[in-house]
Amino acid sequence: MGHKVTGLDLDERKVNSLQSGKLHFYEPGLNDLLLKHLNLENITFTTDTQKAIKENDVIFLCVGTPQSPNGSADLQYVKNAASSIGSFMNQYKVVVNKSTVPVGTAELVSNIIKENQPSEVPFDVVSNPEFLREGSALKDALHPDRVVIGSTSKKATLIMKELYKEVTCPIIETNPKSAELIKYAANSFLALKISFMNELARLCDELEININDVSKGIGLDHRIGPHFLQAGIGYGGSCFPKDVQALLHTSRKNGINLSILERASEVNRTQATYFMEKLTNTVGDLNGKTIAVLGLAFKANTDDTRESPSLTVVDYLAKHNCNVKVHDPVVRLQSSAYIQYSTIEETVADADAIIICTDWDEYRNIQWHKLKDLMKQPLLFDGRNLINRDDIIGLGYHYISIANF
Ligand SMILES: NC(=O)C1=CN([C@@H]2O[C@H](COP(=O)(O)OP(=O)(O)OC[C@H]3O[C@@H](n4cnc5c(N)ncnc54)[C@H](O)[C@@H]3O)[C@@H](O)[C@H]2O)C=CC1
Ligand SMILES: O=C(O)[C@H]1O[C@H](OP(=O)(O)OP(=O)(O)OC[C@H]2O[C@@H](n3ccc(=O)[nH]c3=O)[C@H](O)[C@@H]2O)[C@H](O)[C@@H](O)[C@@H]1O
Repeated sequence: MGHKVTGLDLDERKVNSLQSGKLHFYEPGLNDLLLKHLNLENITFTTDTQKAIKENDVIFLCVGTPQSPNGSADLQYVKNAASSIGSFMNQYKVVVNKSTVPVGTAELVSNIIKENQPSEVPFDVVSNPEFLREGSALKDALHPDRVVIGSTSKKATLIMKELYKEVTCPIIETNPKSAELIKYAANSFLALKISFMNELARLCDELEININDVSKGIGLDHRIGPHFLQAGIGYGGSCFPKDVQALLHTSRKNGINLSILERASEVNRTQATYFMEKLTNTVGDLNGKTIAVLGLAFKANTDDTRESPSLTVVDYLAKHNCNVKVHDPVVRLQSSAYIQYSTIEETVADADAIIICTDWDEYRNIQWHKLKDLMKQPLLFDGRNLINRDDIIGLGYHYISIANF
C-alpha cells in the first residue's frame, strides 16, 4: 500500500529468515511479495526493539494472545510490548492493537505506555482488529470486507484512514471497546455457524439426510449466506478455539451467560471424537489396526497445526494402540504418536482405514482406484466431506462421512 514497514520480532530465527527472503511458514503468494518488497527496500526486519519503535510513526501490536488455563486471553506479550513502547518512544505515535484482545485492552495498553514513559510523550492507542484467514491471508488483507477503527482520537483515526486509503471497503469508526468486541463477536459467530452445522449433521447422520444439501439449501437465503456452513470434524486453528473461550471468559466475569456459544464450543470439543466413534463402530477393536490419516493442518493451505482436529484424531488413534501413518502436503512434525510419510501411496499401504482430516485439494483429487489395492480393506472415513459418495462407493469403497449422503 506504499508504506515503509519494519517487522520487529524478538525471535531472531524468524527475523533472519524473513530478512533473507524466506517465509518460515506456509502462506500462498506471500513469499513472492516478501521478496519483491525486500528488493524495493519497502520492508525490513529487525530484533532491535528500540530502533523499530523510534523510527516508526505507527506501531502495530501483532503479538500472540494465547489461551490461559482459565480460558482468558493471556496478555503477557501485549503488556511487554506496550512497556517497550513506553520506554522507547521519543515522539507522537499511534499504537495499534492488531492482536485479538479482550474489551478494555486499549485502555490497559495506554496505561502501561504512560507508566513506562521516562518523560511524557503524546500518543494514541487504536483498536484495529484483523480479520484475515490463514491460507488466504494476502487476499483477505488486501481486499477486506471491512476495516474497523476503534479510537477516541480524531488525529489517530485520520492517520489510520490515511494508512488504509488504498483499501476499498467500508470503514467502521467506533470506540476501542466496541472494536475489541467486534473481533470476538465475528470469530464466535463464525464458530457458531460451524458448530450448528456439525450438530445438525449428527441428526442428518441418523436420518440419512445429506448435510451438504442442507447447507446449500439454507445458504442461498441471503439472510443466512453460504459461508462457514461446511460440516466436518470441527473447527481448529490458533483463533476460533481460543477466541471463543476468551469471550466466554469475559461473559462469565461480567455475570452474563452466553449459553449458545457455550454449546457451540462443547459441540466442537466433541466433534472429532463423534467421528472417531464411527470408526470404532465400523472397525471394532482398534488395537493394532493400521490407520492412515490424511492431513495434519487445521485446514487446507496452511502448515499451522495449532488446535488442529487432526491432532485430536491422531491422539485418539494412538490411545487406542493403532499403528498411525500420516500424510500432509506441507506440515512436517515429529511425533511419537505417528509416522509421517511423504507420499499418499506409502501412507495408505496396508491400512485398515483412511481418515481424511484436512480439506487439501490434493486429497479431493486422489486417484482412489489406484489406492484401493494398496490397502488391507477399502475403508474411507471422510472427516471433511471432500469426496463424492456415489463415485467412491462405485469404486468399491466402504465410505463413512459427516452426513455426506
Ligand atoms: N494467525 C492469524 O491468522 C490471525 C491472528 N490474529 C491475532 O493476531 C495475534 C497474533 O497471532 P499469530 O501471528 O498467530 O501469533 P504468533 O504467536 O504466531 O506470533 C506472534 C509473534 O510475536 C512475537 N513477539 C512476542 N512478543 C514480542 C515483542 N515484545 N516484540 C516483538 N515481537 C514479539 C513472537 O516472537 C511471535 O513471533 C493474535 O492475537 C491472534 O489472535 C488475528 C487475525 C488472524
Ligand atoms: O482471528 C483469526 O485468527 C482468524 O480466524 C479465522 O481464520 P482461520 O482460523 O485462519 O481459518 P478459517 O478459515 O476461519 O477456519 C477455521 C476452522 O474452521 C473450519 N471450518 C471453516 C469453515 C467451515 O464451513 N467449516 C469448518 O469446519 C476450518 O476447517 C478450520 O479448522 C477467521 O475466519 C478469520 O476471519 C480470523 O481473522
